[in-house]
Amino acid sequence: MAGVVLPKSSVILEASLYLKEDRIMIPLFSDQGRAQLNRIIRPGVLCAFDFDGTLCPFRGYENALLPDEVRQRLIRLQSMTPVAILTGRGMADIRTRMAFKPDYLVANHGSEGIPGREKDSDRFRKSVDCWDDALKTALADTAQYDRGITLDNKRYTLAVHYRAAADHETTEKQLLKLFEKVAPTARVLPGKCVYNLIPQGSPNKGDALVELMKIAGSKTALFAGDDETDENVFRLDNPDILTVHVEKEEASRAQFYLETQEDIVTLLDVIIETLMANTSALNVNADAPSQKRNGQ
Ligand SMILES: O=P(O)(O)OC[C@H]1O[C@H](O[C@H]2O[C@H](CO)[C@@H](O)[C@H](O)[C@H]2O)[C@H](O)[C@@H](O)[C@@H]1O
Repeated sequence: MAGVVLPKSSVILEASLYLKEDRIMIPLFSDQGRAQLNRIIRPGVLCAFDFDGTLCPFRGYENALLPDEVRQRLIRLQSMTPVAILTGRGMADIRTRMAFKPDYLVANHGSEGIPGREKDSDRFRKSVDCWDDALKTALADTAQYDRGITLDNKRYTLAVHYRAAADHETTEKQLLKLFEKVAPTARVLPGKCVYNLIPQGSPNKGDALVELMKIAGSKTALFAGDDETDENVFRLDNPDILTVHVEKEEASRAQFYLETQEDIVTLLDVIIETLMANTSALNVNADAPSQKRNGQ
């Protein structure tokens, strides 16, 4: 694993974006991208999306709401094929932001909402509460830590936001040091101005997508995301899963990228059109009289 830089820390830092590998992302709306869309977008395809930064632009922690133009297209898409949303937000939080009920809603980076995976919930919750208490106590020392650091206890994972901190670099270093001291040991998943503390053994978004494909009976899937937490899906490297990164990110394992977050609307339109075309092509073939063979 050439080029991997792991910090000296007892915490487990999930460093997918630190893996420097030769891999070039391709614009989705290119010939190659459209060919892949045409191959993957077949009847029954599972269409899965991250929420913040993908379906919804960053609008500040409290204000993120699913835009109307996105919701209308998701409703249309859902009438044709299964739709999933995989988010780092807690279940109770995400439900208030969508006015839309996807077929599958997986929250807390995979720790909530995968059918049949509830057995460890109590253990996850206890870990999160321990970290929450320990960090609250430490961060109360405002002479040392920026007041802009905030904790969001999402029951099964803990988000430590620092978007409002004055000096992000210093804050990141301080927080990583602090996380070394918490017990039980946490998996630390970096995001956009946030560190997510995740209990060991909890499923991630990649596990969730694989599980949902089985449950939905989908042979193919499309997943779009924008953040390091989405790399667990991108890293699956499954030829039957088309992966899309919102905005170009050289270090990502996603196959394709969208130029901007606003392009998600175009992507939804393209998925709907492709699905319609490929469904009617299938119907035409099914209706066509079987060809005569051997000159009969
Ligand atoms: O998996 P996602 O749906 O992308 O959720 C990831 C995190 O989203 C939220 O934080 C992010 O959005 C905020 C506002 O839109 C932004 O201020 C913050 O910096 C981002 O990290 C959410 O608050 C977290 O709990 C999620 O883990």
